[in-house]
Amino acid sequence: MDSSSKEDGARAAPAANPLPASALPQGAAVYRLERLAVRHIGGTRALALQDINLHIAPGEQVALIGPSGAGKTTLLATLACAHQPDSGRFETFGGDPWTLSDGERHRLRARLFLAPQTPPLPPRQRVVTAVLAARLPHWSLWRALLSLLRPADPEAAFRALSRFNLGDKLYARVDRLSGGERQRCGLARLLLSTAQALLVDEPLSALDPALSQLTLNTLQQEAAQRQAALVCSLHQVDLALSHFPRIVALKEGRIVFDLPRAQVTEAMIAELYLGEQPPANSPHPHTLQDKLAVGACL
Ligand SMILES: Nc1ncnc2c1ncn2[C@@H]1O[C@H](COP(=O)(O)OP(=O)(O)OP(=O)(O)O)[C@@H](O)[C@H]1O
Repeated sequence: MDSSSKEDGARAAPAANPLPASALPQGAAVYRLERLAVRHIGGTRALALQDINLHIAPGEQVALIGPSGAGKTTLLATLACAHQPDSGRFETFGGDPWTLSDGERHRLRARLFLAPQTPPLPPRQRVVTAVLAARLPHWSLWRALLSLLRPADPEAAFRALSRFNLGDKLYARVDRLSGGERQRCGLARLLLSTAQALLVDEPLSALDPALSQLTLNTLQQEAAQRQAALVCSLHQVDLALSHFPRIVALKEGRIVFDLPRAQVTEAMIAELYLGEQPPANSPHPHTLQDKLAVGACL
């Protein structure tokens, strides 16, 4: 089942330009994807995603799960307007970003934060400068250049890093960070953005269990505080089920289910990963129903 089937009533015609979140009509979606197809760029231009129906409201928190190669990263890149869809309907904040001029789309992207699995941080930069780069879309060229020499707001960078237990790395060089520290440094950038759609690709791949919990909690608190939509791809199915109220499962470029977590069964997870290596930290079959029961009460 996809989320579009949960909607009722006539759908509004797409607006030409994306609206600010504050101007979104009651119940409007941050994302509205209907029968969307996306092709890979270059090469054979094979279909990467097909028949994608997905509506995401402000403040919704969604976990994307599915086996390796299912299309999770491609979907996040599409939501970030980094990948132009091939066909179907794609709207964000009430408008189609691909009808905008390049400049308008660039401004729109400031409202969509994509945190890739491996953040592209300049290796020789100090962490403070790399984190403050999240504010570049809001700065003049002059202010941006000055900040390279003397960080404009190190306190803000410190506060963001501290929320990921990384405050002591404020003045470290990026290339001296471990993989997990780089990952959290990329996420600290997200906290300094003003984005209303937070798109996070496998944020836990280099983190231990305690840091994984901290990281998910921080991302979810931040999204809730700013009423942003949070879409997070995860290989840790148990954490997806225990943290996220809505689970979207992808396989071979299609959504195979889109459900409240309480409706996700052991059989659905087994089917999703059929023929794959078991996902990291997948719950023991006997504990899944317990987790779902607990999750349903949260
Ligand atoms: N530019 C490209 N051209 C052709 N195929 C590609 C391209 N980029 C990705 N793919 C393929 O598209 C499929 C989906 O990739 P994607 O990275 O979106 O999956 P994923 O679910 O995020 O996987 P993982 O969990 O391993 O990160 C994979 O089979 C991948 O090999």
